[in-house]
Amino acid sequence: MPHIPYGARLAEVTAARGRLCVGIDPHPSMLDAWGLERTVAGLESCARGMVEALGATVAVFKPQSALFEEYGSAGIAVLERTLADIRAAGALSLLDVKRGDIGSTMAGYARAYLLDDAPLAADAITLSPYLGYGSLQPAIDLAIANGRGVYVLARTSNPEGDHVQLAAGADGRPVAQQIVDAATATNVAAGASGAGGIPGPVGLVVGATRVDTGIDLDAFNGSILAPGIGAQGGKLDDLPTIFGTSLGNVLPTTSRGVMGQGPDADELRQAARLNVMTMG
Ligand SMILES: O=c1ccn([C@@H]2O[C@H](COP(=O)(O)O)[C@@H](O)[C@H]2O)c(=O)[nH]1
Repeated sequence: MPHIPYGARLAEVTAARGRLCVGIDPHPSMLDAWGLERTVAGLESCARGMVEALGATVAVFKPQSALFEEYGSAGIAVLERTLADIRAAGALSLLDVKRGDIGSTMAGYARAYLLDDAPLAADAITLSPYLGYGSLQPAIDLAIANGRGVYVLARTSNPEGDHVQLAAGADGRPVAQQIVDAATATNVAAGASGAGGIPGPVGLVVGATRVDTGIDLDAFNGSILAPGIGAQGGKLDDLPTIFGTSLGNVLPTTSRGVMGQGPDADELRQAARLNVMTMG
């Protein structure tokens, strides 16, 4: 059976549930706050507790791979179960794993996350273009073939990214703009229509922590993951100023901003609801 493209699946779930991506970042401090031990059992209660509380209402969950990996294979097993829970709840999973390597290795990472029968299969993953946007092609190809998506880091939420992302290339365009333009071209080649249409398979990561991103997203035809809201100081109210005409493509995400209200399920649901409402 042919796969439904990622952009169409994202459009459907966000139309039904609102446009919020809740991060699952089970930091040790978060386990403390939830009254859980800093163990694999604590990790599992926290991560799967998030999906149990919010799985029926939130459109997209973004587990942060690092915070599972730190527990070794047992932590990865919890990540597998969390991804399965997200799938069973009818939400989409966007695994924040920020992979990037030479093409031949990239193909391995792609098989790890973007094949239907991969134990860690996610609906989308984050990618780092530091080895060159073109090196990401194996992941982009597999994502398209399997109705999945990728989000390429363009303008990250942390201040340390500026010196790389705003550096000008030979034609004067900042590196981040080159990533935006390359992703736009990939989406056109994949059949995506213009900026306001169903998003193409290649998304971007653009932090919501600064009002002037220094890049032009007007022609971009994919989903824009906007982290940095809440704990990093970004505000939902600023999204229209930051993203302008691209606002309709923005998938705002917050992790500690929602998780910090746990472990009570009603408080978690209220925090997620408030985030969706503030976005309008
Ligand atoms: O530019 C980026 C890219 C990714 N992230 C990730 O998002 C969450 C943010 O967590 P908060 O608790 O909402 O601050 C985290 O997993 C980061 O690795 C980002 O913040 N900025």
